[in-house]
Amino acid sequence: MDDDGLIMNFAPSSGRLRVKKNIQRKERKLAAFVSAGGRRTSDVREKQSDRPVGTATPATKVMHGKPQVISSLFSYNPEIRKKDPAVKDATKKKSLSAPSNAPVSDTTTFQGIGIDSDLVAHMTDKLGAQKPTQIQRRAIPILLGPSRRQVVIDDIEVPDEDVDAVVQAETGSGKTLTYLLPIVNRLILSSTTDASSTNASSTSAKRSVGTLAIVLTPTRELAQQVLGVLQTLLSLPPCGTTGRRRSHWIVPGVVIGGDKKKSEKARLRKGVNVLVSTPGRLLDHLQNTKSFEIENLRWLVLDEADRLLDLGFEETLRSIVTILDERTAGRGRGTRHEDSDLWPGTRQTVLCSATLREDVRRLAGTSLRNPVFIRGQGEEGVASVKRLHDRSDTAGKKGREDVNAMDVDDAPEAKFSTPNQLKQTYVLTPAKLRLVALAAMLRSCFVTRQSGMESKRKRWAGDSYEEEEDGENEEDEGEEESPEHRVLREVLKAQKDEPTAQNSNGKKVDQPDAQLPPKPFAIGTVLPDVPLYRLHGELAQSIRTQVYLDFRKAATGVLFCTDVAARGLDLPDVTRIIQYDAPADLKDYVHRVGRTARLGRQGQATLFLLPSEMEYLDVLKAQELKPEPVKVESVLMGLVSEANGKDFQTPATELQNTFERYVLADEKKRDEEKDGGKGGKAPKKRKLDPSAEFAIGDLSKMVGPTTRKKTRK
Ligand SMILES: Nc1ncnc2c1ncn2[C@@H]1O[C@H](COP(=O)(O)OP(=O)(O)OP(=O)(O)O)[C@@H](O)[C@H]1O
Repeated sequence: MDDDGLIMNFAPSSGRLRVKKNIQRKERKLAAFVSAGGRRTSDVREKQSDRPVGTATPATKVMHGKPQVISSLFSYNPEIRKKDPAVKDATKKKSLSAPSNAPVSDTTTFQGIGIDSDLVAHMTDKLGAQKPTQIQRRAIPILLGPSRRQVVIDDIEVPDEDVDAVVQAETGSGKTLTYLLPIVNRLILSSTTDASSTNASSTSAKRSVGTLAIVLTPTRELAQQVLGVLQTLLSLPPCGTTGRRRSHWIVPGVVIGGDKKKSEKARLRKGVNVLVSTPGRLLDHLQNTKSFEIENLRWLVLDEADRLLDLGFEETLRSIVTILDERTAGRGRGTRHEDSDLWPGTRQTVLCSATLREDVRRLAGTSLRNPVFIRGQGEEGVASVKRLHDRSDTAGKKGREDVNAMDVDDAPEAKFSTPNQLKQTYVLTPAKLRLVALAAMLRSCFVTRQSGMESKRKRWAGDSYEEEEDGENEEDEGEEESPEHRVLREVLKAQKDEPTAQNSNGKKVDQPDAQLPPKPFAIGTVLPDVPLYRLHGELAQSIRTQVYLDFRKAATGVLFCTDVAARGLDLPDVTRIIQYDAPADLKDYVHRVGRTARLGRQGQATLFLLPSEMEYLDVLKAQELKPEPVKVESVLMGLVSEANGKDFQTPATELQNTFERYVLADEKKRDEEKDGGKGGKAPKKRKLDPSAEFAIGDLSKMVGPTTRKKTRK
């Protein structure tokens, strides 16, 4: 994707109900107006208080027995300017600081923080990673534990023994490599023999040693992505530059819901040494797959750990940790011939997320021992690497309970942090203008570019970003497929072989004919030639994977998505996030906007708010998140063509009418189909759903095929 990539976020209804304790009062209000159904259609939902006294709702006439909506978009609107104190500051442009999630600019190197030279060379070649980011610089030496050699970090206190760790760093700061590199480095070194002598640390381990490391992720897409990075790291050539030889036994793998369970079992039986999984499926295998060997487990990583703690995951997680504790209990270093002194003696647990705060306290009690807290932000490395408690560890369950009791007040408190270089804005818009405002914003993202007003684009080039004129360095046609892509395609193939799959709720769904790879579609004249994609939990898994892959690879496009795409997904060239609904949980805000401005790149994020949602800004402000206002009128100018001059009302009204006509026509068509023209039972009236799906449905239906799965009858 180049810089024309956008992601739209639509809050799933369940997400609206989660309210953070520390901002309870304000978020309760927020949840109240959100759940009050105060959105989104142009007519009935507008709050009475938003209208000037004495005015009526916009017209909904009944003609020929059918409702006919006549939009009056620009009358009866709340007086936004009076309501929004920030609008008067709109002209003051905030200057953005230097990127906060980019690789470091000092002399630190990956080798300098303890990564093997062959692995560094390989990583630079395959991933373009030359210098570590701040979180990698701080965390990798600690996670390498006693296996590290020649670490040159003078401002961080590195414990001598292996410790559990909580890793918190901004979105797009390279947390995946932060936790994967130490594991891979230790596994690779343990299977490396020097040319001249036998490496004392090398192990006779082979694939059948079973699972040594488990990485848990909340979504299947993220699991697949992590697997891709893992595959890339492990594709290190067997002979190093210094004549060292490596035995190739380390097998990575993935088990996720929606994938073929039988083949997963077979793979686990043969041995998956580094396993990436979603919680439900992992628990299923732990309980039901007898040949799943985890006795030698050394690493447990919880990626997006705070999400894994959310309702629905927490119990599963506790059960997983209990089973792992039971099945690895009593194992001591050296009890099995596969052991290596380069691996942790007992299981090391690592928690990662951009938004770890209070949540870590609960989880630390159940799954961490004597953890260190490592932050990617902040000036002082040492201060950011904080021991949650300094008592020496007592292994085993008892020790963990003690930790729970004594740690809770020691975890560093920090505000949510987003990348410095991310430009955040909000648009305060009446409900009835939202859809046209969205269309206008999307249009201005693409159409102005096509007309040459924005001809620059950005591309990752080693450890710096070079601005390139359009035309130079075009996406290579027929470019060699990346290892990540290859892995994901394999996963996808396995999914397609499966006759039935599960949706995100674990329910079986059909893999119907509509499950063919979805074709992107375009919004006729509003967004000419712009491919649109959609990603949400109601799609069958094969579609989800395909959409993810296609959007990653597409040169341009818009992804309409729910929070299923909010966490962890690395879509490196996405330049704008539009949140059509405000998330009730601020963590989600941070993760959603974090799909852009990754690894030092620029990015923009815009939040749509109703006039009645103004207090959301206070909630953001409390976290020092201060998006700048953008007037809805300037957004609507995106619909204006030269012929219209400055009149945005005419094209906006025309577009809204087109949307509404479509909805009415569609309803009529559906009624006829259901009725079958035989005077059967009166069809159910379809509500004009004001939610995101309504919006997507409108836009997509106007222009082409949709990608929604058929629901099982
Ligand atoms: N040191 C580095 N140099 C260059 N690229 C890097 C480096 N570290 C990571 N990357 C790349 O940066 C991108 C973002 O990394 P990653 O997805 O791990 O971020 P993250 O911190 O986990 O983000 P999120 O919180 O959104 O999950 C990836 O494409 C990754 O390959």
